[in-house]
Amino acid sequence: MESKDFDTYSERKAFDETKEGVKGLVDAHVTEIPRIFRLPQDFLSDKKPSVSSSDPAIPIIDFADVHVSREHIVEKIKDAAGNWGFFQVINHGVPLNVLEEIQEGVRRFFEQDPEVKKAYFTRDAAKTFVYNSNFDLYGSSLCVGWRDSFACYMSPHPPNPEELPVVCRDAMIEHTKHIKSLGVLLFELLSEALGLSSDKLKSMDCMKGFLMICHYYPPCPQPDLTIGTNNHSDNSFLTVLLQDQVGGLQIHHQDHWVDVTPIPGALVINIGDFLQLITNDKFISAEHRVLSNINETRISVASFFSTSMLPNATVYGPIKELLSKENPPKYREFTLEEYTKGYFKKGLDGTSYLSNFKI
Ligand SMILES: O=C(O)CCC(=O)C(=O)O
Ligand SMILES: [Fe+2]
Repeated sequence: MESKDFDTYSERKAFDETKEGVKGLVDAHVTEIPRIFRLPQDFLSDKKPSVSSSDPAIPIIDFADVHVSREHIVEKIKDAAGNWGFFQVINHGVPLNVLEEIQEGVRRFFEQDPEVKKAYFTRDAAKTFVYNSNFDLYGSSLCVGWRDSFACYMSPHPPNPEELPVVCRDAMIEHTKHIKSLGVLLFELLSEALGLSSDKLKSMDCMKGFLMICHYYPPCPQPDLTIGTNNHSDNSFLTVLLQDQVGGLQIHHQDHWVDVTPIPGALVINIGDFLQLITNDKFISAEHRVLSNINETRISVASFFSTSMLPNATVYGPIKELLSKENPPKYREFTLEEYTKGYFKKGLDGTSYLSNFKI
């Protein structure tokens, strides 16, 4: 091991062992970020979106009339999932107070007494409730992200409520209930957008796993030198993301970084790697990242439809009905577990893990 690598490792380990995450550094009033958080020089030279205001923005789809003009909405979803991999939904039916309550619950968790919070700190992914900073801290990411997170599988085996911190317990359970029912509608519309029967994706168990990851991005004294979340695409079929009004999420679209501008009450939906793979690239899993900022704490709640690391023997591959002589399979078969193990080992290093499954 080179001495540079060794330094990096021991600095990451020392940070990990504080169990206080990035929030701990901010509470200690650091004015310079530790070097493990530093991106290679000039990495963020493209930080500001290079699209002008007249360029198309990420599609916004209104679900208010989904029961009367379904075909119209299916068309919009088809365009968004195929060309962007991202869209925002308004009038989605999840009550505003449910969205506010989970954001407050996440804030309460991260801003509570550090000694109480530390009891939940773990690197053992088998634990029900996992709080730490950067799941890929020891992976090959370009730098450690300026954020803390907690994660919990809410399906297929819902946690015993007592295992969830009391400050966010009810909010997590309520949020899951509503996002799962929105998920049913989304998977139906996505199936229809593929020209398949409404229940196709659901019948393939795309909704079996539900992994909730809540992120806390404290303000950063040197936001131009680091990043909140490194470039990546998601290890899921579909992700439903609730972001607050701070901003910082960007997607890579046609060689540009485009802001996912916060809209009050909206949910951000993105296609994950598994859906790109089983649709044989009809839908795309877009690369995205989160920038840091100097002034404000940012909170987001990502709900991944995926069993991720959980044992799951189901074999997936491109959906047969979508294939033809002209459109042969582009990917080999895989299990979600196999995919996730490799994805986690690689970490968020800005490369796509999908290419490993190309035929
Ligand atoms: O915090 C965000 O807005 C995005 C987080 C994200 O991309 C993820 O958890 O996969
Ligand atoms: Fe993501």
